[in-house]
Amino acid sequence: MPTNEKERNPFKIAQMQLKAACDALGEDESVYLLLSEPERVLKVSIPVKMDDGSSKMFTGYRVQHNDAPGPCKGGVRFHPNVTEDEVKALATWMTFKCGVMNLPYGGAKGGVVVDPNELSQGELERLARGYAKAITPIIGERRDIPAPDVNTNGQIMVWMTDEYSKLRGVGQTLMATFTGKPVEFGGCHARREATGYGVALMAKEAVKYKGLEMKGQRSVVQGFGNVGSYAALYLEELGSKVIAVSDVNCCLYHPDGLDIKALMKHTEQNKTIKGFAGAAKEMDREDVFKVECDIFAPCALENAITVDNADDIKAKIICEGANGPTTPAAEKVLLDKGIFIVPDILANAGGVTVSYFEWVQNLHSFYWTFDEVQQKQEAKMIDSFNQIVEIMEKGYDMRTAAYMFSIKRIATPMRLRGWF
Ligand SMILES: NC(=O)C1=CN([C@@H]2O[C@H](COP(=O)(O)OP(=O)(O)OC[C@H]3O[C@@H](n4cnc5c(N)ncnc54)[C@H](OP(=O)(O)O)[C@@H]3O)[C@@H](O)[C@H]2O)C=CC1
Ligand SMILES: O=C(O)CCC(=O)C(=O)O
Repeated sequence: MPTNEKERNPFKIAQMQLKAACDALGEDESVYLLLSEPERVLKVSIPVKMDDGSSKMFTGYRVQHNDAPGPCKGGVRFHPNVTEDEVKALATWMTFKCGVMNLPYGGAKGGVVVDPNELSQGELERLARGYAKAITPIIGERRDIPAPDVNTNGQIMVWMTDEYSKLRGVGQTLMATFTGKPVEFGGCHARREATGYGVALMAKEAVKYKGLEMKGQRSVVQGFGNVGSYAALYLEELGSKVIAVSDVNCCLYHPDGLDIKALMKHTEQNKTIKGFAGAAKEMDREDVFKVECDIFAPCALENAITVDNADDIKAKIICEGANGPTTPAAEKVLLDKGIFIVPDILANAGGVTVSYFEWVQNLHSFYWTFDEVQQKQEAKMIDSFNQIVEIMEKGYDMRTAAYMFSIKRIATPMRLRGWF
């Protein structure tokens, strides 16, 4: 099947996924109409003073997709390939992700077109503060709560909180406006681990659903950033062998399983998995799709699995840590091969779920332990998994089932508010 541009535009893909679920539900046409476009798209220009004395202008976005269930929620991405359509797609997926987890939020997402590797620490801080300032008019603990995503982290959330508090706090620190902060600064235990932990948990539930056990399963993880590294760590902890992982530079393979803790240490020091002494083979990064395995977890970016490589994947289960890693045409190939796909809006929902816990704790200034957080995350994710599987068993693929489950939670407040 040929690939085409439409299939790879993430926003068009998000609209297609929504349409399929609305049709399956027989929903009022207004529901699709209201959910197929974001409520608000803010485009900003951010001036940054560079270390050499020159000035540069960066483009950023904050997209608020829907706020019917509650304030908007979603991360901020710093990446050179950020586009308006990408941020619109990511914001749309956030609405349905929050619905899947029954969180009192709608969806949002932000992005800045930048390669942060090209900035000094000072330039990065000024960019983060400039972005926070630019989106200040539309965010807030009861309006829209940003968080980390690709190439952003706890430190960046602290700078943004500090900047926002200066502009809006009048002498107070407004802790609940950004989540994903370090534990030492209003953050929540287990948030850093949360998305990857959730990916591993969902893989384990899928394994169980297939009547198998985690022990002995062979996992492969594409991407070794926040999500991929913790997904690999917990896949290992839950009993599987992680036989391959990749990043932008290469793919590492070991048939007996890689030592993920050691690999995380290596990556912290070297900023890449390349050169890790504990691998049996270092291969091209695209080889990650060809490694025979039981669980494949794409944890990098959108459109990783396309019709060009879908046939190479020989896994029983795909658990989507990244947002939008599978194109619709590739998904058809995978489903035809009988692969069980845990969709992104469920598989990677651990991050926003623990962000919600952080927000709740910030609003009450009362903090939970690491174990308390993980137990609450696990209970919520397993509950959603089971409810979505029930819908799937009525004859739908799991992604459509997850959307069907979620749409009801968003359509009801829209209906009650009289939006249609
Ligand atoms: N952070 C979070 O809490 C959440 C993130 N997500 C999604 O998970 C995905 C990853 O996010 P996150 O881990 O935070 O981002 P990070 O920036 O921490 O990590 C991204 C990783 O992907 C790697 N990568 C990029 N392109 C490729 C490629 N072509 N092949 C292999 N590896 C690649 C990067 O490699 P390198 O470092 O070498 O550049 C890096 O290891 C994104 O889709 C994000 O939207 C979803 C839910 C929550
Ligand atoms: O933690 C959050 O609020 C959002 C995380 C996120 O951006 C995502 O789930 O894609």
